[in-house]
Amino acid sequence: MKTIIIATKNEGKVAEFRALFAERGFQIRSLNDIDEDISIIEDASTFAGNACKKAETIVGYTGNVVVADDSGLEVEALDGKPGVYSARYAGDEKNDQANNQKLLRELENVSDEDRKARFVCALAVAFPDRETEVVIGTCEGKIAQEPKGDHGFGYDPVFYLEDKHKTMAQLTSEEKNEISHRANALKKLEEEWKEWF
Ligand SMILES: O=c1[nH]c(=O)c2ncn([C@@H]3O[C@H](COP(=O)(O)OP(=O)(O)OP(=O)(O)O)[C@@H](O)[C@H]3O)c2[nH]1
Ligand SMILES: [Mg+2]
Repeated sequence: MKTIIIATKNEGKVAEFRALFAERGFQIRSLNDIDEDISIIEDASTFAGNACKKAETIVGYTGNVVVADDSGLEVEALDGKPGVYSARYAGDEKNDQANNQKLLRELENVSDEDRKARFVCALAVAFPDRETEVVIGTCEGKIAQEPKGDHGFGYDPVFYLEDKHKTMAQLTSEEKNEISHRANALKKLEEEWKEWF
């Protein structure tokens, strides 16, 4: 089985990538399996910029093909925030629950129809010997009035999918992996890189 390195420390992402890549005959390793203390400063202004930075940094350590994900939530009524700051929205100490509470507070007086949001995932693939590729996947939804469900991670409990009448955290991992921004980005990568899959 071919192995791919995923340049992430986020175990929620790792679990999703493990399932998504297993369907395609790959096994994955993440930064949590690598014996180096690597910290990458995510200072780009776009998801794509941060994803490339993560992937290219890790290629330097491993010499393998590396996939990195930079992702987050864009809320229309907040002019696209939290965006690239999604992980650190409520403070530098990453805390999903505090992020969700802050988001619900910011949207306290915003009506249902104005709560449109999208998840965005930039996937960068860096190679030891050719230029980095980037694709973007999205998933459209709305911010719920209160958190519901306990699957997934991050903003999943407050991300409401209108056609499913459920939050992302109320879906099983299989259901999320059919429609998520991460799954959509990976489908694009697969279309553009048939020979690689
Ligand atoms: O509800 C969610 N469902 C998702 O599917 C999802 N994908 C991303 N996010 C949010 O966006 C941040 C990413 O920031 P991010 O790309 O910098 O990742 P991270 O810092 O957690 O790990 P790393 O990959 O950088 O090591 C995460 O922490 C989450 O808050 C999600 N929330
Ligand atoms: Mg990060």
